[in-house]
Amino acid sequence: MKILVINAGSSSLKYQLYNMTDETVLASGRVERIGMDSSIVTHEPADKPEVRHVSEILDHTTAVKRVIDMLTDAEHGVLHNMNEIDAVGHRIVHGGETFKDSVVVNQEVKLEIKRLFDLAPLHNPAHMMGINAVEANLPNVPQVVVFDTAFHQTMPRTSYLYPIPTVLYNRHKVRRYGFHGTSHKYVSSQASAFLGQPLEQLKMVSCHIGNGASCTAILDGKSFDTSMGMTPLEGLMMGTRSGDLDPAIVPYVMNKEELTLNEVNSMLNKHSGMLAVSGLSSDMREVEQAMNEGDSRAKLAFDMYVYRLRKYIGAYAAGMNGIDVLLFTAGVGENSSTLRRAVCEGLTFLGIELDEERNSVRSKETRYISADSSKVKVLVVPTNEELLIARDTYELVQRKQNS
Ligand SMILES: Nc1ncnc2c1ncn2[C@@H]1O[C@H](COP(=O)(O)OP(=O)(O)O)[C@@H](O)[C@H]1O
Ligand SMILES: CC(=O)OP(=O)(O)O
Ligand SMILES: [Mg+2]
Repeated sequence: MKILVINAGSSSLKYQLYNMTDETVLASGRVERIGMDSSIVTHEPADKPEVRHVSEILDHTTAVKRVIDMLTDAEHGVLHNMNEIDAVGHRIVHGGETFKDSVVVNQEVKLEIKRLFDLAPLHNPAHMMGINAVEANLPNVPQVVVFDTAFHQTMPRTSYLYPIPTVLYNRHKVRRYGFHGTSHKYVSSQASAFLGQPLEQLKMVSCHIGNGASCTAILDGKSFDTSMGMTPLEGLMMGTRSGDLDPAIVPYVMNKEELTLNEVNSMLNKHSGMLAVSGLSSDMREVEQAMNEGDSRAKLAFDMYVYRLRKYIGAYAAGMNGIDVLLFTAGVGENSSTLRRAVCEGLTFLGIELDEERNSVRSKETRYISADSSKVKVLVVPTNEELLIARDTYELVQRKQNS
């Protein structure tokens, strides 16, 4: 079975084509700047050179058509024709309280995702465009949706409720949902397999540190608490997002600076975090480089980023009354030994001991970075959200075919 995995954003669409017989990636790529004057298509077949071209792609339907054309292209393609695509799996950021697991797309599922637009205005409308675009291009192919929020649906009320009037939860479903669930689920199960210990017996803190960043406490193999909230803005300091702040700052700044709701939202989501504090970049590589060259704002941004992450790890260790495993994943977590060292240096009170040599290894494999004598096992676990989406899609489509 061949499965196409799609992660549709408002102006981009990323894809990976899997052969599920051996879970190999046949091709991957992305369409960027959809709806803008010059869209960029990058297509990377597994055994052929990368192709990149610029053209005008006005909407997601055209983008999906272009992806299919690339996958079936005589020269750069990996399929003879589009009928070889057996199913499509989508990443959906917000599943609200409705979706506790991945599901096969039908009219009802689409309506529910639409109802959730309000809770994730930046993400869900774009995902819906992706689903509709696939429907238009591959009308008889089953589609499955995999939610970032699903893994966190096990959180207890003490973790997911906010201390505000209950009517806001009852009427508007204002609560913590949490995100990056597909990644936290994948890396925690990889870690348990690596350690040869059942997930249910490990108290874990999983740090997904990419452009968006979140930290999850995993207890009894389930999400117990997580740093992102009703939206992916709460929690850790991120590339361009503020993370936690005093909520009173919002009306105060709106008043002083005469900002609209959209403007303040954009300020906190797109113009804050590492970018704002460093005054330089949201990209950790650039911030680290500037810091090493003596830039004091970059150093402050890095130190704040580390401090805020360390506080969450400590809070979750307290929340679970212990921690057995600390793991790092995603762009920064997998690649920045400097960040990992800085975080762990302040956590020796928990029994965390880093092994400097192990920490400096660069690899795509799950690995220890703690010393053998460390009470807490510290791991780097490369994430693979797309693979988990492909697996869920495969399983649900097979189940449907057999029923
Ligand atoms: N070698 C590296 N050292 C430090 N940071 C890195 C390195 N490689 C990638 N990153 C950082 O990873 C982040 C992107 O992570 P990623 O998980 O790809 O993000 P997202 O999926 O949220 O866009 C960027 O801040 C980038 O600078
Ligand atoms: C939910 C979220 O923050 O996703 P990303 O890290 O892809 O921005
Ligand atoms: Mg990501």
